[in-house]
Amino acid sequence: MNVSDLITANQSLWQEYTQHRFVRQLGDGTLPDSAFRHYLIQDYLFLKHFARAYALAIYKCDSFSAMQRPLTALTGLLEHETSLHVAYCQEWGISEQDLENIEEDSGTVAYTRLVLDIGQSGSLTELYVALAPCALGYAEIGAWLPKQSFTARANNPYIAWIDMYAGETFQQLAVDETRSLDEMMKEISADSQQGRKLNRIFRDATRMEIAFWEQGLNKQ
Ligand SMILES: Cc1ncc(CO)c(N)n1
Repeated sequence: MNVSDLITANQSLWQEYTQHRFVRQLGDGTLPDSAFRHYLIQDYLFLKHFARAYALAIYKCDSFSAMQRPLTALTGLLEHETSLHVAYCQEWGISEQDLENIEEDSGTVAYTRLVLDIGQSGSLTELYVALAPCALGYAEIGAWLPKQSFTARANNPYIAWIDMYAGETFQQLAVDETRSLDEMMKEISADSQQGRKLNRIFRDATRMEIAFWEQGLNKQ
């Protein structure tokens, strides 16, 4: 099996995640300011736990060459996405100190601890599958939004966010992640016990992404 099988098997949930109302409203610029702020702050906590999960993936590798993949993802997350995130928060009047004092919302706890738990109790492949909807979904959103007729570039307060995920660095991260996951899953058949378990993990993480958008919308 491969990544594309996971997406196809969960097509309607995947679409609900990547074409969510929150995403469309980022595109046309109508997302309420309060929803976006809540999302941004919670996403900072999310990224911190995701960095821990990539570090756990490094720990689980049994060769230097295997360690290189999660290390590249972790470096990208720390040096690219998180620093852009902090700068972006500052533009929105949210300081690094504010970010350190926030209370974690329940959807943030649920998603990040689910992934860390899969990482602790499962195989490296299971951890990679739990991490996959994050980078792959946002890369798809970054590629999809600029092509939609409802997406506005002028006077859209969210255009920098879209540009970050549409940008080459993030797109490449998703390509690399897909390639390594495809390689890791190539001997596994989709209807084996292991294949079904991977599908369940992918599905659960995708459901958590939808809940993460909803968490933002519920705070407006
Ligand atoms: C909730 C969530 N999912 C995925 C990404 C992409 O890294 C992100 N920043 N936040």
